Amino acid sequence: MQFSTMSSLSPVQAPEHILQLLSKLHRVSLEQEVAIADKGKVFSSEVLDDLENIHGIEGSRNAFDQLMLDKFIALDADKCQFVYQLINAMGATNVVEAGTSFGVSTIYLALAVAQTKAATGKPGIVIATEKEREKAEAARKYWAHCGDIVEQQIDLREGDLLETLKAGLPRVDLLLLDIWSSLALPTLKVVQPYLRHGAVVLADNTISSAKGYADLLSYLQNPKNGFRNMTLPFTNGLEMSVYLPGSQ
Ligand SMILES: C[S@@+](CC[C@H](N)C(=O)[O-])C[C@H]1O[C@@H](n2cnc3c(N)ncnc32)[C@H](O)[C@@H]1O
Repeated sequence: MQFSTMSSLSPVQAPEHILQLLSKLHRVSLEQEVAIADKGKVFSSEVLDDLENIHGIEGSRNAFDQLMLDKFIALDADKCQFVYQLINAMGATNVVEAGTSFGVSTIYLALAVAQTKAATGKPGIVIATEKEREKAEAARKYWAHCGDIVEQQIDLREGDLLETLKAGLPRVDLLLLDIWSSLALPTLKVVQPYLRHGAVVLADNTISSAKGYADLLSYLQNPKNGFRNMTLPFTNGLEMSVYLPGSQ
C-alpha cells in the first residue's frame, strides 16, 4: 500500500485517500464551530451556560444534545497528530477514546495502533464511544471509507460511556478524554482501574475550559490519585497526565 504524509509538518503516515478525508473533516468541523460559538470553538460548559439562560437548567441539556447532533467538534489536527506520535512513541496498543462523534480523532488512533501492533506483535484495540446512534453510524461510514487499516482496529461502543466502559476493557495504555467537561472525571474513574502503570491520560481544552474541568484537574493534581500532571501549551490547552501509582 502506498503511504503519504499529511504535509511536510505532519508525522501521520497513511494512504492518500485517508489524508484527504481527514483534511476535509477537520475543515468541516472548524467551519461548524465558527458558525455556532462566539470564540470560534465549542467549549461544552460555556455553551451549556448560554443554553441554560434560554431553556433553564432542565431544558438546557436536551437543547445542547440537539445542537451537537450534527456537529463534529473534532479534536484539532495538531492535537490529533500529537496523540498519533505519542501512541507510536509509547508502543501503545490499547487505547480508549471517550467521545468519538463522527470518528475523526479515532482515525488517527487507529492508524497509530495499527503501526504499534505491527511493530510490537502485541494485540490491541481502539475502544471508541458514542451515545448518539446517528453519529456512530456516520463514523462507521468514514472508517469504512478508510478501509481495513482503520476499520479493523476499532471497537465502537454505542450508548452512555459510563455504562459501556464498565466491562470488557483490556489493560489500557492511553485514554483520550474528548468529552463534555462534566463527564471527564466520571469517565476517568470508570477507566482508571484498567490503566497500566505509565498509562497516559489526555484531556482537551483544559486551559480554556479550566472552570468546567475544575473537578478533573484537582483530581489529577492530587498525588494520592496516582497521576503526574502537566498542561501542554496547545491552543486552548491539552492536559497530559501519566499514571504512576505508588511513586508519589
Ligand atoms: C468533542 S466530541 C468528540 C470528538 C471526537 N473525538 C473527534 O475528534 O472527532 C464529544 C462526543 O461525545 C459524545 N458523548 C457525550 N456524552 C456521551 C456519553 N455519555 N457517552 C458516550 N458519548 C457521549 C457526544 O455525542 C459527542 O459526539
